[in-house]
Amino acid sequence: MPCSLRNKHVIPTIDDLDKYFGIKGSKILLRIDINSPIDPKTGDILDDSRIRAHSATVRELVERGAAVVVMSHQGRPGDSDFVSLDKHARLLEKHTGLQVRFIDDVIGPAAREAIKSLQPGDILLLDNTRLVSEEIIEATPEKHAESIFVTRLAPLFNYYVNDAFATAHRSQPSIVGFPVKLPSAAGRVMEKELTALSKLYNPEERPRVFVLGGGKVHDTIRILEHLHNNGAVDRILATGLVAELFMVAKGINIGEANLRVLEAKGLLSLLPRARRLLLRGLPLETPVDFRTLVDDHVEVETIGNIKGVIKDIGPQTVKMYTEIMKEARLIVMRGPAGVIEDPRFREGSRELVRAAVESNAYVIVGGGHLNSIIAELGLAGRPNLHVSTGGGALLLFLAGEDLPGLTALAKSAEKFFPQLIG
Ligand SMILES: Nc1ncnc2c1ncn2[C@@H]1O[C@H](COP(=O)(O)OP(=O)(O)O)[C@@H](O)[C@H]1O
Ligand SMILES: O=C(OP(=O)(O)O)[C@H](O)COP(=O)(O)O
Repeated sequence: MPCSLRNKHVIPTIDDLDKYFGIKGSKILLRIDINSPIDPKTGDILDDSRIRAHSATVRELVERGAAVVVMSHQGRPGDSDFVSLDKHARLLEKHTGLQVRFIDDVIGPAAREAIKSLQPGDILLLDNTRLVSEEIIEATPEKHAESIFVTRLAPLFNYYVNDAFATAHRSQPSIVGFPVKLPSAAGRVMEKELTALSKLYNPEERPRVFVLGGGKVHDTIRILEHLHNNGAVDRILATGLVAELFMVAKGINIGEANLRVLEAKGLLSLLPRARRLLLRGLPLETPVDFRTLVDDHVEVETIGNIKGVIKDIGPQTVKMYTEIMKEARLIVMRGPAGVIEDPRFREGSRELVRAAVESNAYVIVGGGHLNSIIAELGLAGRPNLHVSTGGGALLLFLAGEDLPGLTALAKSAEKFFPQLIG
């Protein structure tokens, strides 16, 4: 059965691809999202839940007789988590239980020769897609279909499968370019996300509380604009760098050191947009206390008197946010409350996740970093919890926005799967 996109569009699944085209003996280009938290000191992968999730799709395609070429991005150029995928390959091997060959190339001659030589049952992982500069450009599917990335790789494949729900909000070549050229389908992770979200997201369930933290503040501001414009949220509990920016927008003194952090990350330029949202009545709460680092000592500091560098929310904030979550019918969480790579600053995120799951609400948790907290607390499988592989993509989907990756698959279906389109 194909998946349905907001009851409007049809997206073929792996079953449809097999039924109408035949997978056995084919060569499939599989886009996954194994962008994972990376330890900035050692370069080690801190959480492999996305790798685990996509392993089932890889294995299934191989079991159906395909040769599978897997691609993913990792981090963004210039950031410490922009690394090669060699360590990911070993974990993909571990979780699929199959041999995975890795090549430190994406579209060059070495990658293309390796792809050409593949036999059914082979798995090849290409290197970080963002090593190709075109991959960080946002453009239309038609434009990306003519990119060097797509024109070099597409002729080597029979089909394209997109399993990267977490990157479906990016209009980048590896996401939207290939469906123009090849019969395309959603992978199992993508299918599961769409099925779960369409079932779970009942527009009547209110109040809806969004707990938003982490470091992707540009994305979060954009998401908040959509959520607010579409009336999709009743209350927002801000944490992480998102909270710091909104505190400045509200005129709260967060201390010199933290202003410098926001400035160094180029986030102060977002202040006008944050202020505009607040003036338009965005129902956003900010923390009242923090765990901070003062001369390498962890302190709990209350607002109005912050001297250290903010690293996590404090206990009073956890209490206040827990009370608000008790009223919610749906809680959506994305982005950690603090610098969780440091074990001293995981407590705020752990407490908030625990409080959400113990409330009466249905809870949707997204984003790589909170996934690691769910795993650590052993909460996966709770009946009131959907753990999404997506962060920004999840929130934009819940805000009612069209995601380019999904639209591209639906459009591709119109072209290549006339049998499925009523
Ligand atoms: N107060 C803070 N100061 C600096 N960085 C923070 C703070 N709170 C959270 N972060 C950082 O945010 C990053 C995760 O954010 P993000 O990528 O948006 O989340 P996700 O991957 O879960 O979607 C982590 O690297 C974490 O260290
Ligand atoms: O981790 C991701 O996004 P998320 O942090 O919003 O979940 C995706 O891999 C997308 O990465 P990007 O935001 O660098 O395009």
